[in-house]
Amino acid sequence: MQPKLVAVLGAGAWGSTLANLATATGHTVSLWSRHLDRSLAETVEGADIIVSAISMKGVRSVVEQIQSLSFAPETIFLTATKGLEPMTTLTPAQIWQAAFPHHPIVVLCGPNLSKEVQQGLPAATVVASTNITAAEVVQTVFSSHRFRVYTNSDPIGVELGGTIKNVIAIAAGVCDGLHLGTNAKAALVTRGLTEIIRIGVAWGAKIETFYGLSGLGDLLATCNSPLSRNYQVGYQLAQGKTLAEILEHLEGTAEGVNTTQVLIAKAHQQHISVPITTQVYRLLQAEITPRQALEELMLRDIKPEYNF
Ligand SMILES: NC(=O)C1=CN([C@@H]2O[C@H](COP(=O)(O)OP(=O)(O)OC[C@H]3O[C@@H](n4cnc5c(N)ncnc54)[C@H](OP(=O)(O)O)[C@@H]3O)[C@@H](O)[C@H]2O)C=CC1
Ligand SMILES: O=C(CO)COP(=O)(O)O
Repeated sequence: MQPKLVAVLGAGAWGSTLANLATATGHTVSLWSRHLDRSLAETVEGADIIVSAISMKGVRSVVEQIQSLSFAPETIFLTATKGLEPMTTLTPAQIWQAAFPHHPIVVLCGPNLSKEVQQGLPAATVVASTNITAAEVVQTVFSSHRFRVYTNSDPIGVELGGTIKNVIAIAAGVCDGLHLGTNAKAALVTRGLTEIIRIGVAWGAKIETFYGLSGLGDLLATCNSPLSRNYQVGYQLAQGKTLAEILEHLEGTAEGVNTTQVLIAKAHQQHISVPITTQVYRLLQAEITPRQALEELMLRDIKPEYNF
């Protein structure tokens, strides 16, 4: 493949890492953040792939800033944000697709703790799109001996897997912070996956996507690593800190905090049962203590294992 021109928007932990990955495979990369000198228009000019690694709170404003620019029809938009927009409950890919309806939109999600990827440790991810040719271009650009990229044709499933797992990662942090043991953690993560599947399928995703890298894979990574900011939020809540104290010192973005709120609103509207998310929500609102959240989960009505 000819070297591609890749514009990466967002120079945070993940944007910088993705920029390094594409540079390492021989592509020309321009990185943008609102603190750098280069303008957004200059950064994206002539780009073959525009990568968004902006945290959820900034996606809409960045989309609006570049919507007035013109791009070659084959320009690919790649979104790596894991979040949901509060007002609309849209996913980042849905926001990009609505703004650029004639361009291929590709989603990148997987078990990718940026610090490990930055260190050159091996990792795998998924790039998903309804335009499989575009997904294959992205796959080629980012694949290397240390970063294995799979394609997938279920972008909503891949995006929701990476997004909703952040809520379960908060719960997993609480579980470890309370020293509840390995059995409890296994139960939480497994029931968390059931909850992700229940929501994801209701929102149009394919069930099997959640057993892949962006569902189960990302759950395993973030529910077991202190490198995960979402896990850190839960862990520190269990130690008695307030959410405000935790966020003040947290390095980077914990998207699960906002995602929990959006999920609760939408799940209630659609009558989807989300017991773990409900307890995470009440904990984040400081309505209950971590121990009370645990009690609530353990004392729910008994039921069959599979009730998607
Ligand atoms: N870190 C990781 O391990 C991974 C993260 N992700 C996802 O990637 C996304 C970014 O995460 P991460 O890089 O870690 O987060 P960071 O907090 O490190 O970076 C966030 C980036 O978004 C930018 N941003 C936020 N608001 C705006 C705005 N209004 N306008 C322009 N830019 C804005 C920030 O710019 P500024 O610096 O100017 O504030 C920064 O570049 C999240 O959705 C996360 O879930 C996905 C996989 C792995
Ligand atoms: O999504 C991630 C790894 O795949 C990063 O997790 P955190 O946002 O919780 O740090």
